[in-house]
Amino acid sequence: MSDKDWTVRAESVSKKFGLSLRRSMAHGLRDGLGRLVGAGSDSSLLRDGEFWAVKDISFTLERGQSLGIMGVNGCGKTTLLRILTGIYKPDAGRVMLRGRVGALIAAGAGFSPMLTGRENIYINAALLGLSPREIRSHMDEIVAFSELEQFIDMPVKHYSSGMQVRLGFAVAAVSEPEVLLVDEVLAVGDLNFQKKCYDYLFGLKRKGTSIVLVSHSIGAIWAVCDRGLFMDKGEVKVLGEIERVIRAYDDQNARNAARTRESALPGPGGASELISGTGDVVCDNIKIVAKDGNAAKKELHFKEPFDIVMDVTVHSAIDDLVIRAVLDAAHYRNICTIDSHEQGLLVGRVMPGRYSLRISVPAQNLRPGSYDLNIAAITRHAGLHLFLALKCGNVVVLNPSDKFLYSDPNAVVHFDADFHLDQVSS
Ligand SMILES: Nc1ncnc2c1ncn2[C@@H]1O[C@H](COP(=O)(O)OP(=O)(O)OP(=O)(O)O)[C@@H](O)[C@H]1O
Repeated sequence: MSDKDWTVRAESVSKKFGLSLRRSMAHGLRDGLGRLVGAGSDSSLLRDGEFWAVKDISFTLERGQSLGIMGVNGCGKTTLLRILTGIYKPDAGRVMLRGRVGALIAAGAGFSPMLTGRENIYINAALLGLSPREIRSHMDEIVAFSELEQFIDMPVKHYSSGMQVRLGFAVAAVSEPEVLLVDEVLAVGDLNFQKKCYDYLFGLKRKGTSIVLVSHSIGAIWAVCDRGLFMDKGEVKVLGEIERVIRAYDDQNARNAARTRESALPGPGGASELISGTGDVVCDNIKIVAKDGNAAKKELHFKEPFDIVMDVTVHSAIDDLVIRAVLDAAHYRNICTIDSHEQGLLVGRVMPGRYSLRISVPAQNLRPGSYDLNIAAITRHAGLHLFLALKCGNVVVLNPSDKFLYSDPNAVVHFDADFHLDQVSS
């Protein structure tokens, strides 16, 4: 990239906040007094009760490139966007933007509630750098884009949040910015308007506008952006080509889901959420083991074989024992059953004693995500639960690098399939 091709540049940008208003006001007062006597404090250092909402973020965006910013709630996405828009001054580092900058950061942000939609269009378009003549020539287009013709001469304070987003997007889009900064706001609009906005974003992008999009919708980020920034606790976790960043974010989400499950499990060593049954059979030390034999590893590669191992104690003789392992996905229960009887292990009469059981799964087709394990011991004929342990294990299937580009997060099973595309007419 030649040095003149960039449109957005962030250099080691950091922003801190105070944990309490009282402390922040005390620091503010001290800073104000310090400045009066020419002794300002070093803003790049944290003081008592402060934390970094954004820490040491650097990136460069070329003309026509779009950056999707993703990360869990509170990781600093909005703060970073607000630094880029100039709403917040960074405590360290600097940002530089080239060209006309449009920003959509919150429904109604930048509008004067007492003024009408039309008057607000004038003000906002002027702030974007449009001349009065340009504003007049774009006015009908902006009003048409917003689809607010009936309401355009009504004070904005009577607009719904969706209507405010429509107005804001119409001004930002039609004025053809060279850099467009967009926060989650598009999600507020109805589905038709969202589609229209995304189509417009694609059009702007094709014309060379650089877009920075903050969103929890990975689908939206994937559709618009070619670069990604995955933030974690204010810092860069992964930065780069969008596919790689989305995969890393997806995997992190699956890990977080697994961790949330684990922390909800009482008892030692991730014991089950619920154990019940007659107690004639007890399964313990239940583990999912990857093929490399590492029981501590709770992650599997896509299609990686795995074993479920456990100790089984049989307290009284059982004629028709069936052991069953059932997997739950994040949003669906019982997505898969592995049953000793179905798999041909006809154990016959099992005498009291202690056993070691290994269930080997040579091929699995789980899509990337987090899966919980449930184990049951039942009698085949009466279906009596001798033992039942819910959520007694968990495994995360990682995103492979050559598949599962963000598609359907609800899907849990993958089928290999051949696709044949035959042209039947031109
Ligand atoms: N004006 C403020 N004063 C104090 N703390 C703030 C302020 N704005 C944000 N924060 C804190 O900074 C951190 C980052 O917030 P930010 O809104 O940037 O996160 P986010 O990633 O956009 O979150 P979300 O996905 O929930 O929108 C949070 O801990 C938040 O509480």
